[in-house]
Amino acid sequence: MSTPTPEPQHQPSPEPRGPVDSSRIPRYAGPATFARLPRLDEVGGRADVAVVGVPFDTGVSYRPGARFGGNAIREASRLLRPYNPAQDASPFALAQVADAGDIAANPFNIDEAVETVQEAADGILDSGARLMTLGGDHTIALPLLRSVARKHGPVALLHFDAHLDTWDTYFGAAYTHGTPFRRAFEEGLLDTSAVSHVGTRGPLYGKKDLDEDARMGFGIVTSADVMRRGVDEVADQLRQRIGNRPLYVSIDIDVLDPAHAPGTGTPEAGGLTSRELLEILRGLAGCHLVSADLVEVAPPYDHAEMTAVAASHTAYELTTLMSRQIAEGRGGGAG
Ligand SMILES: N=C(N)NCCCC(=O)O
Ligand SMILES: [Zn+2]
Ligand SMILES: [Zn+2]
Repeated sequence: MSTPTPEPQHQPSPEPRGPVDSSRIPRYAGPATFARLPRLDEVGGRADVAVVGVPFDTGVSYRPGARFGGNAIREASRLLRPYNPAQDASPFALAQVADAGDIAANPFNIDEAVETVQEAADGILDSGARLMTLGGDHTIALPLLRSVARKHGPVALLHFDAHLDTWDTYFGAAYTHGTPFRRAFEEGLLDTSAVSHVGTRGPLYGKKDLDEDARMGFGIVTSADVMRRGVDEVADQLRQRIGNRPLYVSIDIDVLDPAHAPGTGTPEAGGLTSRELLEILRGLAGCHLVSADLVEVAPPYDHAEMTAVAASHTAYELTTLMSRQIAEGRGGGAG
């Protein structure tokens, strides 16, 4: 009888495959993936963070075009570099981040598209990866939250947006870009002890919008609050409220002032600067960020890639937060 060969106890974890080296291959060459990272299939289908596009904008109430957002962010992200000094981390060395391509959602049937997005997100989360989704309009936050809550239970939510997106219906439709967080609340996907909007501003349909939103448990840090109180105080307060709950971050690029992000479908004056948004995100270090989306980038209204550049840096900060946390969980250093 032969002795079976013992299974190796500790598979050495392969070094993450990072971006294409822009000192050897010009950064404008070749097809665009997020930050010039490998595609998911190039790393054996396994990643710690999967960046996925959702080219879908059938849920918008005003200007369409966010279906082109993901690819515009990928194009603008060619200029990102591998070391993030603001977080003192090399996100793509700390963990495997890969571009998982696009989810092909039906543009003519919102209900079906919502199911498709959830199924695709379930598959990615079940593989052990966290999601960094590039939208697409804000409708997609609902299936993404369904998927995340299926894995983690009700999640804390930080929602950066000019808008509340807790309205009930538009033209009788329940799934739109103005309604995802009301549906998420109704479905019990949110840990209502830690749900906040940040950057809210602009006209509403009536005061009852705010009353209903408050009844769902949302806190609001308005755009003017950020200006008056400053980013450090705001980030500290948010971090304290979130604690160690699993956190989902949803960023509608229209949280930025149209001067910083004109390429979006429902712009509102008086928004955050890109500097403020990036700094608040950096202040969330240490939170258990399980997944995030970045939506509403509509390139047809953009100029000089301003919006897409702001979005690419926003996604970079979010993936850095995730990578740092993954590395810390494995006992790694700051990188
Ligand atoms: N989620 C975004 N971007 N916009 C929601 C605006 C809904 C409305 O037109 O009232
Ligand atoms: Zn919005
Ligand atoms: Zn929104």
